[in-house]
Amino acid sequence: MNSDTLVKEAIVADVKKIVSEDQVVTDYEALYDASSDRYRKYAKAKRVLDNPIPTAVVYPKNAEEVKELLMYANENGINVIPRSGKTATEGGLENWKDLALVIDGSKMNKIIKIDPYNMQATVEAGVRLQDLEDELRKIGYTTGHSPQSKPVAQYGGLVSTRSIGQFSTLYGGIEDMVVGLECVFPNGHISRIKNVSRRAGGPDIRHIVIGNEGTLCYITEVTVKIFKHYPDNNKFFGYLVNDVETGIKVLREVITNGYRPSVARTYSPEDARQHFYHFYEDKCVLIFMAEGPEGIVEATGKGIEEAVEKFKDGVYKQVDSQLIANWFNQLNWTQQTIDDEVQGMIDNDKHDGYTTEVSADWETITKIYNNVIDRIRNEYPRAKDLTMLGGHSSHSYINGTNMYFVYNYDINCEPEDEMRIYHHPIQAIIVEETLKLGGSMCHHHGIGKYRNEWTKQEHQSAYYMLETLKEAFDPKGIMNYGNIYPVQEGYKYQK
Ligand SMILES: Cc1cc2nc3c(=O)[nH]c(=O)nc-3n(C[C@H](O)[C@H](O)[C@H](O)COP(=O)(O)OP(=O)(O)OC[C@H]3O[C@@H](n4cnc5c(N)ncnc54)[C@H](O)[C@@H]3O)c2cc1C
Repeated sequence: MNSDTLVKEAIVADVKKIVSEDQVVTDYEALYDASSDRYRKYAKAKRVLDNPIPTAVVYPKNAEEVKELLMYANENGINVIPRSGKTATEGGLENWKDLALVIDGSKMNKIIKIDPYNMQATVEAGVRLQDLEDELRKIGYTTGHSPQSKPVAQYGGLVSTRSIGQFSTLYGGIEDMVVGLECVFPNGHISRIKNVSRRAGGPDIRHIVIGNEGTLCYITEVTVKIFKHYPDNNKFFGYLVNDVETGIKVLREVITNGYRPSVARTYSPEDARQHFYHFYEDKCVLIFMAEGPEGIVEATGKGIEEAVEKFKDGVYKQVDSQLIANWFNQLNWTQQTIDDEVQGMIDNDKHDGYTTEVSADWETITKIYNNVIDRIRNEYPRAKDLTMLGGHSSHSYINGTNMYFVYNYDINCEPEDEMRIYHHPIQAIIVEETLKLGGSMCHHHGIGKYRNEWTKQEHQSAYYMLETLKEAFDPKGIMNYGNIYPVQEGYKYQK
């Protein structure tokens, strides 16, 4: 038995003294699964991952156990990867250290309190979003949060990645929903941020935790706002438009006039083909959903129609709203969908697909879109292998919107080379063009481990603040090594 194995066995024995034996998993399949996330899904499915597997996956049952585990890891310099629903897309769960504990919060899954009078709900961080949503729907309320991963993602991950849902134009992103929370730092300190409607008690410390991607602290409890739900009033609108620019102009008109449809999206024709092949007619697709009390829905609908009328020269035609309603009903991914995709890759696929989501102001977003598409088509050496290249804007704000680039390709190389030959160069073009024009390289998936090479460019002089947070809260650097913050050791996996 070599010394590495002895060290790992000693760690597992120690951890079993902190929690009970049945809370510690060390079988090879579980560790292989825990060594990465959906970022390198093809290499993972083909079993050619080259990064270390973690030492153990641990399932704490409460904040006290999380505290003991973090203190142990901190004292012994062991990497900690916080884990929730495992839907991370940017390498946030990938392990780059020989000694690592994956701390999985999914056994902390109690809905602690639903408080309709004060319009908030408190959950342990391992509660699945779908489970809280189902409970709220029974009493006429909603979380307002609906990422496509809703059936699987849990609150720890949702908060930690600054996730956003399909109805964000009305309800906001997770950062607009979190009222208070509890989190544990590597030195064992437990902080509780209290639940108040607003305060001016110094900087908003929730934002140190929201989006930390497991690099500063472990989230154990979350309180979120809840909303009254009026599903019977929902109205859908769909149009075919001539180009992305017109679609974005209509979105801008609706939002800047003060309307808040819950859904406001424009798809490029290539992306529209994936979603609306039965009616898109080679055009861009523009969709809206209005929800809320009847009067608001009616006014929002009128606002949408007025905006469409203003840009009618670029609008090809309106489509049956039922087509849009039907599409929404099958949009979310379940665990089964995720598993089926992986199985497809194991069985036969030599094909993969990715997304890179960026944001910018209204003026810039179309320029970014055009520059990116142009560069990928003309500069990328494997452009002939692309089976799809396009994008959509799906989250809009008073001062701008996002662009969700989508690209699929045939894999004509060994599985271990896929990311270097295909995904990385395409993602690099998207990030470069976005940063060059002043946008943000990551609208909602987080930085993870595969966009950290651009973190300093993303934040520029404000990187000082990000770096100082890491030094203050995680001085020994045990929290999710390689996430957000660039590290030399990561380069071999990235390029
Ligand atoms: C099919 C699919 C659709 C998606 N759609 C969307 C979408 O519409 N909108 C969107 O925003 N995202 C989307 N995502 C991305 C992903 O679902 C989100 O990032 C989600 O918030 C991750 O939650 P999770 O519970 O799965 O977290 P995990 O994947 O387990 O972890 C994500 C990150 O959070 C950290 N983390 C996890 N738990 C904790 C904790 N308790 N404390 C501290 N850090 C923690 C992890 O270390 C990791 O870096 C999608 C992903 C998939 C696979």
